[in-house]
Amino acid sequence: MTTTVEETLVLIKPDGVARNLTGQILARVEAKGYTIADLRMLEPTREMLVQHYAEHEGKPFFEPLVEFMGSGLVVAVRLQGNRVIEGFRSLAGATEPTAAAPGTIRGDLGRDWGESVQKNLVHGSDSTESATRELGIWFA
Ligand SMILES: Nc1ncnc2c1ncn2[C@@H]1O[C@H](COP(=O)(O)OP(=O)(O)OP(=O)(O)O)[C@@H](O)[C@H]1O
Repeated sequence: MTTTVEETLVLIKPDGVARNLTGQILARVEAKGYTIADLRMLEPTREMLVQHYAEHEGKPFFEPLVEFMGSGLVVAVRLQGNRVIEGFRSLAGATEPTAAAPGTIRGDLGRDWGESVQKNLVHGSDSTESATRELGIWFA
């Protein structure tokens, strides 16, 4: 199998940072063998979040999602590795923490809070195009 070194954007969302899970999440990513090429902690602006979630604009969960993501600190990571885009999404698990398999970040550490699936700890880009676009927003 050929090696395909890629970059992806990983976000530790405000619920992950607030619950002091940053270290645990980064440890899982590093243990898998991926490289943290860059990392920053910030409170994203609304403008950044609207760009980041542009594909969801108009959906009922868009405004609450932007509000939640702007409600606290986020850790943004430029992650590198062989097939890291697919690999990180596999480590993260399904969007809904209850449905996410045990062994995944969301499955082991995520909770359902009754309100929505916004608080699912992490984000990972879903394609090379998304990764390039999203890294441009968070590491401008
Ligand atoms: N029905 C929903 N209600 C509330 N929030 C939602 C809903 N669907 C998605 N979201 C939120 O929007 C984010 C982006 O949705 P998407 O469908 O792209 O999920 P994902 O690909 O699993 O997650 P991500 O893109 O964050 O890695 C989800 O991670 C979640 O926080």
